Amino acid sequence: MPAIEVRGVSKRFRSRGPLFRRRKEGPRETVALDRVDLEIGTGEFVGLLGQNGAGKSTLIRVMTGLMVPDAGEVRVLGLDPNRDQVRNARNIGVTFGQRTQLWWDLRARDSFEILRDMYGLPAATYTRRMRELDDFLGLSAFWDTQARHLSLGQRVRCDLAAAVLHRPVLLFLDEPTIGLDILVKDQVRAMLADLAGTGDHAIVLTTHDVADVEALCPRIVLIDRGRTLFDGTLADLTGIGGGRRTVVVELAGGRAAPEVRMPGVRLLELDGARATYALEPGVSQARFAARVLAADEVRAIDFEGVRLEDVLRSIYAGDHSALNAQRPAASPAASPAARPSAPTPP
Ligand SMILES: Nc1ncnc2c1ncn2[C@@H]1O[C@H](COP(=O)(O)OP(=O)(O)OP(=O)(O)O)[C@@H](O)[C@H]1O
Repeated sequence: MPAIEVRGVSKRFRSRGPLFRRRKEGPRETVALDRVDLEIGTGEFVGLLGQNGAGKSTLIRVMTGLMVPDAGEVRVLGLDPNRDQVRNARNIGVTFGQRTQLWWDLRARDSFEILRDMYGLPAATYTRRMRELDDFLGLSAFWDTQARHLSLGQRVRCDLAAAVLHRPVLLFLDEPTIGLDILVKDQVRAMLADLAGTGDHAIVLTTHDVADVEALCPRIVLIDRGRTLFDGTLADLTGIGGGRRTVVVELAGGRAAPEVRMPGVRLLELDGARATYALEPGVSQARFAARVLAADEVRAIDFEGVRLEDVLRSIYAGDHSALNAQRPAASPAASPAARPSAPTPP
């Protein structure tokens, strides 16, 4: 039995809109999810990606039982997550990056103890798990602080610990690293990789941070306007770049990077003295380098492989051509074997 089964799930929102529009246009309808199918097995670590407003959080809400779909069916370890909320709560752990499940006026430690009692954890198990979580997330430095006084990074770490304390089979993480500094992100990723390494959990991660996905998620589900645009391996998705490489050029003296007019070369990003170009397959790196070196004094030229960020950028910009060409091989619905089963820690 898959850990999560989503069959033909749709969800629409009706909003009344501003008064001056309401009279003219009537209520507006947004299709947040449109006949979504998804199956996730225990041991999988899935990155749920998509542009702002694509429907990711709605899908997470439906899968966690916080929201009832208009059509379709959801089963989480065989349970209807909305009808069976109490039993379902024992199986799942959830974090929402912007919100907390800690009791605002209590110390973080008190929230953990309440959760310990709610889940009926034996004292020894609780102590061992808190020690393990403390090793990864450095919680003891601030777990005597009232939740309302925790910094964002401290609060997110406590929320993550609270979500996994009862060792749920399923973990839904909505933007768990949003607003975190590099070191705290590393701590969170290390903890998640360790959890994934056990193979005992199904983890769904929603994030706009591609580095999280590259580090943690062997499988990607890409949502676009409420529909599944891609479901396959991270390697399949980056392969969609078709061998397109990325080059970062940095000029000496902080001068703006040059515009390189060459067939198959496109400027992707300009950030002061650093410019990132995309090189289509077949473009000679040596010719590109010669052009750049002739244009100005260069501090560094860094040729990189295909970046997930670039692939997503072109898909989000509406270029689905490579995706459509890839779809039959990449879709686990067509070929379940294409899906990776074991997560690989970074
Ligand atoms: N409660 C609601 N009422 C009305 N519309 C809603 C509601 N919740 C979500 N929507 C709409 O449904 C669509 C999907 O929203 P959702 O929050 O699932 O997107 P998302 O992919 O999580 O986006 P983001 O990356 O910005 O968090 C959006 O157009 C959003 O405006």
